[in-house]
Amino acid sequence: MSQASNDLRLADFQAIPVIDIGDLLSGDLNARKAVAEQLGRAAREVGFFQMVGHGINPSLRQGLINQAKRFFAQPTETKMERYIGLYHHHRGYVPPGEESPDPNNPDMKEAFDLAFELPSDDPDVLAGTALLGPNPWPALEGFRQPVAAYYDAAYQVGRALMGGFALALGHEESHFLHHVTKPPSQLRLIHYPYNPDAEDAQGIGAHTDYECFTLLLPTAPGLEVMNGAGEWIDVPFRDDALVVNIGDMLEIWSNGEFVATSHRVRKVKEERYSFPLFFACDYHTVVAPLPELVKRHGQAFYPPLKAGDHLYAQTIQTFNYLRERLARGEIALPDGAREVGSLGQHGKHKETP
Ligand SMILES: O=C(O)CCC(=O)C(=O)O
Ligand SMILES: [Fe+2]
Repeated sequence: MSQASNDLRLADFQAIPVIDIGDLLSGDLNARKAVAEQLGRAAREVGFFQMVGHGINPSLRQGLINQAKRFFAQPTETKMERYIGLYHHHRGYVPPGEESPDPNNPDMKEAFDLAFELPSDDPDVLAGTALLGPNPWPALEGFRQPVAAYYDAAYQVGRALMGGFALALGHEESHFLHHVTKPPSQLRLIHYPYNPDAEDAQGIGAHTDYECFTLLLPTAPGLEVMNGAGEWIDVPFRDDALVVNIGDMLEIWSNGEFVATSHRVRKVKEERYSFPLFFACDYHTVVAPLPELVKRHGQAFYPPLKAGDHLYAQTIQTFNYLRERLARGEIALPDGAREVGSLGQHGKHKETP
């Protein structure tokens, strides 16, 4: 297999498959394997799918959306009380313009970032491991419970998917889950404001996600994904589905069989919220192509990478407050950090000018 054949395989997808994962959550092993086969096909041929039958109660979805609306409706000074630049483990409020894969083209969105809750006396937190720690919950009565409840429900579906992806790669369901005990899995509450100039505006720039995979809850259309021919394909909005896409870590583990598909948000003509949960493995996990796939493909297409370092390195390169800390010498890029956008079709198209 080569990068070129990879592109050809993805070239003709024009739509995003829909997969009912109900049997993965409650079926017997054969039923789970049947879902896993569909997951594997989508991961190899598209890198994206719409997941239905996930069992997340619509009231949890609505609770999350309601709390996000309340949070973002607050005055800027109140939101800035939880400014992400006040913390050392990358949590909190991200104002418009703070984040962008391309520093000359900032995203027009705001966000509130939280992640897997770890107490401040956890050994990895005490050791100062980047990205780990407690969440700086806003002082907004009634916010925490519904947001945390959504996190927990989506995280459990993520664990089932992780098992399904392992099956799809010929392993036991527990294979990758051994590496998921206190992952830096982030839930972002994102607000794309109404923008009358939407045709030309960028909601969020083209990128791949840095973790294993992402479960995304959007409230409106706007998400586009890049096929192997470099065309942007719309992800239709469905309020019963979560959008799932492969991230960098599963691309590496699968030696490129699964593709971290580039995506972006455009055409934000209406106010839009979205809630990605980036399903990660533990910070210290060294992710390398599975040996049997290296053998089958004749070579490893990726060097090994420490999962948390990759996530932290990409984050440093895309947030202003971290770029500034880097420039002041307060933090350093982890060893072997990859350039932003070096994986997925976006990376491949970059390689061929
Ligand atoms: O808002 C969306 O639909 C996608 C957001 C996204 O791709 C991301 O935050 O990585
Ligand atoms: Fe993304």
